[in-house]
Amino acid sequence: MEARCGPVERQRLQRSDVIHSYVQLVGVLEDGRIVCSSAGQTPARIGPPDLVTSNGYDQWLNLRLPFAAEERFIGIGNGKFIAVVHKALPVDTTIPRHVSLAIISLAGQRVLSSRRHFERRWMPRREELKPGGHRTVLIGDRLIAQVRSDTMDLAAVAALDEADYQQELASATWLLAPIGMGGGFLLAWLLWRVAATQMSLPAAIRSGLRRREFFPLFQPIVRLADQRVVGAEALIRWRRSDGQLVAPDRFIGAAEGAGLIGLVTAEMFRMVEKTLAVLARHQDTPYLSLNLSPGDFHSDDTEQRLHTLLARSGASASQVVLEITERGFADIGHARVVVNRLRGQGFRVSIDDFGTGYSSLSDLVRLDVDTIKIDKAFVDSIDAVAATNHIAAHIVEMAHGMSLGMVAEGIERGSQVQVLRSWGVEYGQGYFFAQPMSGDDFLALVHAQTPRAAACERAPSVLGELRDEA
Ligand SMILES: Nc1nc2c(ncn2[C@@H]2O[C@H](COP(=O)(O)O[C@H]3[C@@H](O)[C@H](n4cnc5c(=O)[nH]c(N)nc54)O[C@@H]3COP(=O)(O)O)[C@@H](O)[C@H]2O)c(=O)[nH]1
Repeated sequence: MEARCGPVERQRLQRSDVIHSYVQLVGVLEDGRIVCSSAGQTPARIGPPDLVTSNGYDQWLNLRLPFAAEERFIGIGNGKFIAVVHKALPVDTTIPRHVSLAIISLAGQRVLSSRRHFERRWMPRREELKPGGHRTVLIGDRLIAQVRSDTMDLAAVAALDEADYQQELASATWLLAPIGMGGGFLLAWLLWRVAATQMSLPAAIRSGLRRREFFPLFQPIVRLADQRVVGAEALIRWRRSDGQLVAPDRFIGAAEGAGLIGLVTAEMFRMVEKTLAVLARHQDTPYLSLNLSPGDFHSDDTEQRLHTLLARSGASASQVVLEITERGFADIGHARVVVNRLRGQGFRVSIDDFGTGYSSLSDLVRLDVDTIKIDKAFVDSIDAVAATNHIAAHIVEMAHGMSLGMVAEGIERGSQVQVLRSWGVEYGQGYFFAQPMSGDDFLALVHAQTPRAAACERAPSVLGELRDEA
């Protein structure tokens, strides 16, 4: 098991996880257990599969993982490895209100994932569709589109309420009449489109970008000594047209995998412009931290986009901190060139989630960055007796030795603030101080702490009330 879960193998698992946009986790299987995974050494007993497909893959239809116990997952394994997908992901898309969707395992005639009311009789049997084939059938009052995968033993099914469809058809008659098409064609096209797009999170991201469904929140970063706000991390959010809020953990990986991250980052830069413009005129010149994915970090477009952001907001480069995770520094030699170029233009560079990847810490600190962000995993442990406590202390010591600035993230308790301050960590971020908030709320917070404003207003309670606890 050591060889299969050693650092090299784990790096391979992480790579598989990162490059496959739908996969939440890739793990090593042994005796009905995931012994290690792209999420780390987190063993999980999963028991025997629910079914085995005709081409020999094991499928678990309702997996629970100990570190996300409230969620359900689908697992697909080949005896040695397992790929885990969130149960809601295959049907996580915007659909008209009268359409139901499901992904079916043809092997066991089982529903893997569904949205809205779904009936077993709407499922195709394997012999009814050839691989890659599709058909539209009428079952009761529903029009059913069925599409079979050409590689996997899976089918996607979309069911449309015919009465609703007739209404849509009536309103579309003027469109159909001139081109002499039958209603069946429109219906087949409608259902085909639903069945095809529901498979694709990248397609939903593209559509979300077009419809401006993304928005930024800002989480204050404070100086630990006096809890003054010195800046904020901009965090992207996605509210889909059906009102569902999708967390970045769910879509940033998919955007990276589908080559869309540049568009997402460009949209984020556009959205933070107004807030940065106000910060640029503020006497304390607070900064904004912007997240860059590895793809952004290595793309020439990013610099151009950053300069556009500065030009439009009137901010100086020193008011922008670029947060890059360790994954972006996989090629340390190239990373050094990019970091130096960005810093040469006045931007500040920070290593995000420091210490959580597989890069050597000493390699990372030798990159000429301005700050490191101490990951929440380490901050969680510093006021407890835990093995990672020593790692946190070691990271801080190393950063001091290299004269690097430090921001501790994920601070949730006053006791953590005390330890961090005693270690000489200057800045922090976390729910203890403030949750991510709208641009207007963040600007109000910054405004309220300037001496002139503070004289006539009380500082907002979000920080003020908590100050005494630390
Ligand atoms: N490439 C881009 N990545 C982005 C962008 N916006 C966000 N992200 C990355 O997504 C990951 C998840 O982010 P989010 O859900 O926004 O979570 C952030 C904070 O809300 C959360 N946080 C902060 N304080 C606390 C706390 O006290 N407790 C707690 N449980 N969670 C807390 O941590 C996330 C910030 O993490 P980090 O970036 O590592 O500082 C995350 O990896 C984002 O980076 C984007 O525009 N582009």
